[in-house]
Amino acid sequence: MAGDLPGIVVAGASGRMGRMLLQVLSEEPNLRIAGALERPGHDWIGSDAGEAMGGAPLGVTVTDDPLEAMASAQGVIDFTAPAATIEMADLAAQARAVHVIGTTGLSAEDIARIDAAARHAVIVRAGNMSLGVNLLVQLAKQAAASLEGWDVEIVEAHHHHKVDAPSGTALMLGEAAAEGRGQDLEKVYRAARDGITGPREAGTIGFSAIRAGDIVGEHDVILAGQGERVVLRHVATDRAIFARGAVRAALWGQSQGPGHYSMADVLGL
Ligand SMILES: NC(=O)C1=CN([C@@H]2O[C@H](COP(=O)(O)OP(=O)(O)OC[C@H]3O[C@@H](n4cnc5c(N)ncnc54)[C@H](O)[C@@H]3O)[C@@H](O)[C@H]2O)C=CC1
Ligand SMILES: O=C(O)C1=N[C@H](C(=O)O)C[C@H](O)C1
Repeated sequence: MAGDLPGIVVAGASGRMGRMLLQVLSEEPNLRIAGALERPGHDWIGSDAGEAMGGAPLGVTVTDDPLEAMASAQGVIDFTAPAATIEMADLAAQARAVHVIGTTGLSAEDIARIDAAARHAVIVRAGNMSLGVNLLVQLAKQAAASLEGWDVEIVEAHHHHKVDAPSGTALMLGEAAAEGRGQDLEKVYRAARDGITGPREAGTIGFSAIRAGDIVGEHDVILAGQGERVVLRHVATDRAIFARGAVRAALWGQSQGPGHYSMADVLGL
């Protein structure tokens, strides 16, 4: 019976990812949509989430009250904004709901707050929920470790609505490359260059971001040596890949103990 299935709240329901999640969840046989959350003042509040999207009713009324949305929920999938995600981490922990966090642009302080909530709740967080990117992260770590002394540059491209840079995925890739070399990304991180920068500093990891049109998400890890280079690339053409990963994480989280998990944990990579 649908009522016995774990119920999931979609936070940021009207967003690019929120709409995709409502669609993917409505076709998911092992979970049900238990709530839809939007920011106060949003014009979807009070409407059926399916109808607000221009489709068939889903039987879920969009609310701006997280506690109301989580009342009968076992999970929250959250692709919103850092301030909303931090607030949700505490509320989801109180409600004993698995919190799947796709939001990017989180600061070190935000992550410390999430770590604190994860002491008594299941939290799965990843800057990219797709299978392909999570595999690429492993490959980037291995390549950076093997290609000692080669320069590492990460180039990412996204749609013109994206508000944070570098992308969460670029940071995951950079962290993996740094880890492969036994480095701390904070120390070797270099942002996009401009002006008279001087020659490239050996051992650093460079980040460049393109924002244009409707690009869903593209990431290159360039490893450049003398006379040759390796380029590891992921191209996302459909946001459904992120939504499917998040739904998988929400299901996986139902049988875990408290902790701050990654998609690599979910996927067993
Ligand atoms: N980890 C991953 O695989 C992916 C992560 N993202 C990240 O997810 C986030 C959202 O991306 P998009 O859907 O493209 O953005 P968007 O701007 O289309 O959607 C965000 C939604 O969150 C809502 N929101 C803001 N504050 C809220 C609050 N307090 N309570 C409830 N809802 C609130 C907004 O009104 C908006 O509808 C970004 O940080 C993005 O980088 C996006 C795609 C994949
Ligand atoms: O904002 C987006 O759209 C995306 N954000 C994530 C990121 O910051 O890496 C994941 C994906 O690339 C799409």
